[in-house]
Amino acid sequence: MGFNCGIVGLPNVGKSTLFNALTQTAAAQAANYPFCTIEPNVGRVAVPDPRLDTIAAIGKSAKIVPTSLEFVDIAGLVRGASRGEGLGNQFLANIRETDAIVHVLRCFEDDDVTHVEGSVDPLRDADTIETELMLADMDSLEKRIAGLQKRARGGDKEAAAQLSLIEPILAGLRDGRPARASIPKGEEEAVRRLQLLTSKPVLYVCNVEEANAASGNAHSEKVFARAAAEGAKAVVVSAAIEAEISQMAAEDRAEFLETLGLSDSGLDRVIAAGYGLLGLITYFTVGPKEARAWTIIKGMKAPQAAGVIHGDFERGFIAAETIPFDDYVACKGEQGAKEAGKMRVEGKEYVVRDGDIMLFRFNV
Ligand SMILES: Nc1ncnc2c1ncn2[C@@H]1O[C@H](COP(=O)(O)OP(=O)(O)OP(=O)(O)O)[C@@H](O)[C@H]1O
Repeated sequence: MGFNCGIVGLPNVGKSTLFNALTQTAAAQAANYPFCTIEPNVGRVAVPDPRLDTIAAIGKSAKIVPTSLEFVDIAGLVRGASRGEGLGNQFLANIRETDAIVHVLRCFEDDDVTHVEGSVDPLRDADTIETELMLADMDSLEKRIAGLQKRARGGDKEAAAQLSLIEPILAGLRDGRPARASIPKGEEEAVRRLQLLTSKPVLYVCNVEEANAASGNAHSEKVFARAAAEGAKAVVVSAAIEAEISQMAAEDRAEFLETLGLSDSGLDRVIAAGYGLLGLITYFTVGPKEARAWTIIKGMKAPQAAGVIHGDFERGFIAAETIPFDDYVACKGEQGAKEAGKMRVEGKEYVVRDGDIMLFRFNV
């Protein structure tokens, strides 16, 4: 399962700096982990998870394999992109292919770095981008609607159902509301298939100057207030510092972060927030060869979760032996958990939980 987050924003706000920091950290870890830049603008990044190290230590695993998330660096969108300005259509097409949007907002003051709109104002910038995305969505829905209306009048039930889904979203867009604000309960999947840009979940990344990397600044506070009002997420990052950190040896990083008053790297927070945004959770497998993290969508049942490892595991699924992370740690591993009665045998209907340690029984 490949999930990706598209990094969008106005030109010159720090998207590439953030992307490079994310992928360089991954490149620095490449000795241990199979992560890399897939294409110049697509990078796969390890999802940091301290639980995995704990499990590997208890299970005496020779190798640690984290799970990963893809980031796509999408070139700067400008005002008028929905009308094709500045290669607009190409950028919009790139965004369409992503599962979630990481929206980078310039919150740093620096007279040496030009701002396309002439001043630092992240809320205005967020509106500029969102407006382009909404215009593109309106355009795509309007193109579909005439054909659907014709089919619906001819008695086509599916077309009628599509229309009743699309019409309120289009009305919302015309009123200035993104599609994600008008998704009816239970219709998430149907809306996702419409591939609308503004139905994708959003993470705002407030790119602040070095001095405010820990606490943020007045600009980032405004973004946080907007995110809270929208039910979106936001994180503070100084992309410039992250780029510096990404060049450092792992041993030096912790010390450097401490001198900046940061408890963790901003990149880790971006990755974790992106993961959460996509509704993803992690389960683990552990053995002497490797301890490994696997990504699934929240709500997946045991056979589907097994299928992430191999199709045969899903097809031939018999049962899953599962131990919650906390019990695994408290009982000092699989044997202890078994003896304490903490290992359960679950069937096809078991909904896998975040942190479960799984062993699948299957037969093909
Ligand atoms: N937090 C920051 N503080 C100060 N300068 C920064 C910060 N983040 C990025 N910059 C600087 O801002 C400039 C623009 O950054 P970058 O090239 O990453 O932008 P971009 O959004 O990718 O632009 P484009 O869309 O045009 O490719 C660079 O000179 C970069 O070093």
